[in-house]
Amino acid sequence: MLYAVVPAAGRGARMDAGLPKQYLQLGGRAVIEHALEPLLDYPELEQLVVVLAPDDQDFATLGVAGHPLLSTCVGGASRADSVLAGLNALDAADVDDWVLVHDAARPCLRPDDLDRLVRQARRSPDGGLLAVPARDTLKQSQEGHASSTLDRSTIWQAQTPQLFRLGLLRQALEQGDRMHITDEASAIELAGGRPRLVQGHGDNLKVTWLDDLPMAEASLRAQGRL
Ligand SMILES: Nc1ccn([C@@H]2O[C@H](COP(=O)(O)OP(=O)(O)OP(=O)(O)O)[C@@H](O)[C@H]2O)c(=O)n1
Ligand SMILES: C[C@](O)(CO)[C@H](O)COP(=O)(O)O
Repeated sequence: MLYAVVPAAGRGARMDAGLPKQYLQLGGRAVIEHALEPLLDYPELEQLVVVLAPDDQDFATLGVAGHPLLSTCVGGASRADSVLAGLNALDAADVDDWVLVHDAARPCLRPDDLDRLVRQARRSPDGGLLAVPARDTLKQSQEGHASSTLDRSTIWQAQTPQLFRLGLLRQALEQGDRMHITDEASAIELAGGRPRLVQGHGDNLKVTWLDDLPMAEASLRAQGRL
């Protein structure tokens, strides 16, 4: 069976927009509503847990909050703490069930990419993640100057969703250094696993800085979602 956890307990410190970036408006709806849409529309999904900050007052005001597949729980100090809290809130799930983890701040996920991830990652024992190969020439920097050019042929940029078996991911997060784990795949890697890289699209961006918002809006328009 297929479940999902959406960590949404971050403060958006880099954006510094006065409210957490997942609640900023994008074409008339909150960023998190766009992020949730393809997951909630995925036919096989059994349950989705949104992980909120302890003082969150915004999520309950959104139209999506009453969706029958959706429940919430309280997150922690790091993204990995929040994801672990979300996994522990999947009440009916079994250790062998699959769990998608998707950032609340990634509003432009394409339904086709989600479907390809689910199909391909479920064929890998260690799950998988959407990612894109490095596009530009990569430089090693030393004190502001380029000291060498790196081999980009083996470099991919990690996105979400990421898909793993519940038991494997929970164990990897419980045993890992959660203050320094930036994505689920790295917890699995540290535990010896090799998650499959499933190629997605570069416009599945994580809203991080203010100028990401117009790019996200353009991507949603191009997809016909606005
Ligand atoms: N303690 C945390 C930190 C982050 N997140 C979530 O993890 C996702 C990706 O994290 P990031 O982009 O780093 O979000 P923020 O922590 O909000 O941003 P910043 O680092 O700029 O403060 C976001 O959906 C964010 O809400 C979370 O659930 N719990
Ligand atoms: C999980 C993630 O979105 C993959 O790119 C990312 O790791 C989130 O945190 P970041 O520290 O902003 O990269």
